[in-house]
Amino acid sequence: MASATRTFARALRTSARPAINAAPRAAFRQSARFYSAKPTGGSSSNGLLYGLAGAGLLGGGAYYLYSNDSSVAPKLFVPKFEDYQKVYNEIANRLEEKEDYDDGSYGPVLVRLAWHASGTYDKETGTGGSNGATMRFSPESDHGANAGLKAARDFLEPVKAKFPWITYSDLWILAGVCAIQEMMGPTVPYRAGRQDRDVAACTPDGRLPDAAQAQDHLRNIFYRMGFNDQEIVALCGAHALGRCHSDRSGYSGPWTFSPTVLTNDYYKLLLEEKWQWKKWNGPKQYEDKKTQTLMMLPADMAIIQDKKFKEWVKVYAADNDKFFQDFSAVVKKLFELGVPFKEGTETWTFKPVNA
Ligand code: HEM
Repeated sequence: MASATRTFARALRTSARPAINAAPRAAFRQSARFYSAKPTGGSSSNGLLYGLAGAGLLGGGAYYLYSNDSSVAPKLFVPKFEDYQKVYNEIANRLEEKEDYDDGSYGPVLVRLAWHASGTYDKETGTGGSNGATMRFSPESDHGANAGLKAARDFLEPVKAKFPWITYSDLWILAGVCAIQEMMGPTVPYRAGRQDRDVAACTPDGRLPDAAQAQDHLRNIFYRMGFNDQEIVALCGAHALGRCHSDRSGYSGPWTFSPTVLTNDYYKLLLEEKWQWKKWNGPKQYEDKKTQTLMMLPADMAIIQDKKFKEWVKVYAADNDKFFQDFSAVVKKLFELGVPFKEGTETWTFKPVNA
């Protein structure tokens, strides 16, 4: 989109932000390395094809590789940390290449895809969540809340084609992790092992939050997933990224001035700016009084209208490191909702590529 915005975002990515964030980020990475599994062994395809038929039967991320030569017996391929890092690198490089989109990055829409894949979880019934990638199918792909996410799914198709052994559900979440890290966000630990499910596992419409509603609704929706008030506010900080599109949600505009760099600006702006109703023909949303270029949804405004939520907004507005630590933890929890990981599944942290 606007090249000036892109240049500004890139300048932020490459100069000002690293200067501000470098030390805490490095320290955070250092401590996060505690979780990191050492890459073990190598995997080579040796001209073998990935046999996806085996994936479901074997479960837990093991795959048969079939040769073009029928006299060669199928080989068992168990992807390791370094194989997932290769997928991460591919996504990161595509993010850098495909900058002619929105504010200069597919990053925000990848985060939204991973969140909408996960946020369907219902802790009572154990249904929904990031295990399944059922948004590939109608009716879930057609749910109003998912409008526009085809852009993110299509962005990832060439990655899936290059690494066919990865499930869509692991890929979408890995892309969310990658996008957060590559947009200067914190390290987000990751576990692999999600299995794709078929259309029968699609969740009913209405499980994701409605932007027109306020705190009671937010609590209903996020408590259903198993989150508390602090976690709800930490998750909302993702709205530092990206924008609303009138042809998707009906709302319009970005929340912050740097929508491709993760910061705690969302909280600062909520507290420091004066917000007024935007006068337009679209759905009710707020605009900042000063520049009238930023927006807040009624659901965003609810987190400063509610006393308990507001306490956490203040904490995160005052301390970017605290926000990054809590955001990393709560996003990991979100991205793992409903996933029956095998016992002993390793937690990995990926090395950023361009951040
Ligand atoms: C609190 C309840 C939430 C509501 C009501 C809400 C609503 C929305 C709406 C209406 C949009 C605009 C979609 C468009 O027009 O393209 C949006 C975008 C976005 N949301 Fe949320 N959201 C919520 C929570 C979250 C959470 C928990 C995350 C991630 C952890 C998240 C991440 C994003 C991102 C990154 C975008 C920008 C997408 C883009 O630029 O294409 N949101 N959200």
